[in-house]
Amino acid sequence: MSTPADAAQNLAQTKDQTALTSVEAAVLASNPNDASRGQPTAAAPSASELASTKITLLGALKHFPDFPIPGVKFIDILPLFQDPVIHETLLRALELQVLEFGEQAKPDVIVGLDARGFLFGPSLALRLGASFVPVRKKGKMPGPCVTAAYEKEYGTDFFQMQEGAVKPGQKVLVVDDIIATGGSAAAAGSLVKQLGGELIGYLFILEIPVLNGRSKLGGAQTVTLLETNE
Ligand SMILES: O=P(O)(O)OC[C@H]1O[C@H](OP(=O)(O)OP(=O)(O)O)[C@H](O)[C@@H]1O
Ligand SMILES: Nc1ncnc2[nH]cnc12
Repeated sequence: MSTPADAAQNLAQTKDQTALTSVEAAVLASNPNDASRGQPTAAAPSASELASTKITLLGALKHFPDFPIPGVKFIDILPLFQDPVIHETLLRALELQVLEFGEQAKPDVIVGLDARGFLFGPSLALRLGASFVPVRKKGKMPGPCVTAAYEKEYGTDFFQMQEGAVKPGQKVLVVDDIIATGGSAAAAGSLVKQLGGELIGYLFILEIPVLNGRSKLGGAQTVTLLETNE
């Protein structure tokens, strides 16, 4: 089976590198095999490559009006994972965002939100040499849990984390696919704090700025790769 690393190697071997697209260049600038903790794995793509990469990622998103309820403009991020080159590019871009936080804010733990935060949280944690810990919807995990109620763009729910999953004083970065109204992320942040974790911030693939979700995050460092109000 062909892996993203194979895809990058094949590109390097078969293409004249001056003719690479920006997405391909971003993939070649990454080194999927190097999971050494916090070390930039290769030269970062230039600002213009990153801008072009973001346009590519935005272009892969799909839009569904009135899903799951009337009035919601649903943005589907799943296509980002269908193409291994785009998937690799996404992970590298997220990794670079975290490395930009600097040494003092290097996360010990990546906390990913049920369910779409599970699509990339573990891969990102592995690249950063960090643990991965899930926040799950209520009733899914065994043993003692801490619980927080929250409201999101299209409903209300309860999130849980297992006691002891984050150790007191560990630096925690909360990651998810989308910040809309910010209710889900804020609840996850409150659970991290209940467990004694040091919340260093939030990282999202996509922000919907018109819904002003950041206002619920108490001024914590919040980084989003892409944004759209469409
Ligand atoms: O900023 P908010 O308004 O809180 O909305 C954002 C949340 O909504 C979506 O999850 P959803 O609860 O639909 O669950 P899923 O990942 O299981 O589809 C999305 O993946 C975020 O977690
Ligand atoms: N508009 C939206 N599209 C996709 N996921 C979401 N989660 C909350 N709001 C969303």
